[in-house]
Amino acid sequence: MEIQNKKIEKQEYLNAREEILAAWPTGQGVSIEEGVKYQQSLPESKRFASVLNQAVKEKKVLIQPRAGVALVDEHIELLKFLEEESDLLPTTIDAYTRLNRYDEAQKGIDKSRAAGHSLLNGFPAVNHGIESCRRIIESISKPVEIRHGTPDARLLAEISYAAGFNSFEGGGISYNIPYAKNVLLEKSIRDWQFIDRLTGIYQEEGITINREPFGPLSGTLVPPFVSHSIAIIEGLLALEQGVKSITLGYGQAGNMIQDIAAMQSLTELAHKYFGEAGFKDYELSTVLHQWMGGFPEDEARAFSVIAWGSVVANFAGATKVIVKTPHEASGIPTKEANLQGLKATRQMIQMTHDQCYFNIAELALEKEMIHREVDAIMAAVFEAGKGDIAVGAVKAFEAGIIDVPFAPAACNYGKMLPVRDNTGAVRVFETGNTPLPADVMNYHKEKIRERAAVEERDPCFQMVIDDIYAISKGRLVGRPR
Ligand SMILES: CC[C@H]1O[C@@H](n2cnc3c(N)ncnc32)[C@H](O)[C@@H]1O
Repeated sequence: MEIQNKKIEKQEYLNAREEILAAWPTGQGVSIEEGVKYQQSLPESKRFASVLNQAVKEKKVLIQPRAGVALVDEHIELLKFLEEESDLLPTTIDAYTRLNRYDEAQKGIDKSRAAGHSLLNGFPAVNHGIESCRRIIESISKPVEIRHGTPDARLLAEISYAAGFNSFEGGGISYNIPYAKNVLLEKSIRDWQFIDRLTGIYQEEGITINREPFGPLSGTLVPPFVSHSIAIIEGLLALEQGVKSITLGYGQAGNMIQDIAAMQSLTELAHKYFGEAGFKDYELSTVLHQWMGGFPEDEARAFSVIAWGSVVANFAGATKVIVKTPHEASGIPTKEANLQGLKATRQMIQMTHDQCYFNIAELALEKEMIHREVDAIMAAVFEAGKGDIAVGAVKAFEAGIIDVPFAPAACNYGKMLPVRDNTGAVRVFETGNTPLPADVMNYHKEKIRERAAVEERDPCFQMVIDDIYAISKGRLVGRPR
């Protein structure tokens, strides 16, 4: 499949959408014009991009949960229960819908109705269709985002946009590599170019729909340069298709200086690469995902992890933070647990928001390293694609130039190995084929050697294993004893 980073002609999109809409009966008759009209009818207070822009201006940190259950009335009840404590709301989509298995999603709906409670791990928006989804938008006073993990979300986007959701998470790389096993990168990038083109069509009608590439990826020891490179590539692909409102994300890794450096450099690097590509008229915001790794079972310990992620989001100056719950280790949270996570986050942000952001030499050095790493990756990606970022992305994964640690996708190279240093910052233990400059690689090695000396062991793979289990054992760095 030939792909290229070129704006899809509107007519080409319109010709292709009939097949997209035919994938499930609720797609029949979905009209962009009618969807635009409905979006136009919404008040500013229900426009995701407007709320984000206001927060960027006021340097506020917005808080947003994840939430989704099988049936419409229960989902509305859940969001109403959470909306007072949230600045922005989600609709987390179920796993069957993410795999385009709408027949299974339908069975889940039927069984949930019979059981009287949700038997799906999210909201099956495609099966419910536009009218039912609009009941959510009508019932909730704040903007609502579709959060999911769908390599092919073209039908989900058509229905969600027409139903009044005006923020949509995901991307052709970030919803493939961590979420799929055998989906061709060319296909998922192409499918998401169509989603971004639909977003661009709504934009041409004056409806801004926010797009949020999925920052955390595998959520396991992902070095900032890896997630930033993918975030920037997906941002560039979206801008090319006419997207205007972009939120780039990053998953908290645990060392505060590194996480703050990551968030600040993400904004700097996005402006750099978007500007170099000739884009000026875009709205950029950032999102920090609270700790995406293994959570402690104990709810009191879980609240510490949630609070930690709140402080970091605040000091990093993130536009929004995605909130975890004390049920993270056990599964889908109750609405009460979800609300508790929001309250703990709100309290911590309010307690620390007026304090200055860090601005120390260590932070400057960490940011410089991330800039150098991302520049090295992006240069290699542009070279691999002979200037085309879409082609370059595919070739970069084939060559291991971009390599996401612990990702399931077959198209991921899987040779780069991260490990924490003595302060818990994520460093590169094995470069694989990532083209990091030698002096930057030496910086990583030196930082790892510091930890090895403290732990009286050589740098070793066991450190990586220890780090993966550390937080669920109440630590950040996986110490040997
Ligand atoms: C990206 C993975 C994250 O999404 C969370 N998640 C997935 N489905 C739901 C759900 N239905 N309600 C609340 N949180 C959810 C999960 O707990 C994990 O923190």
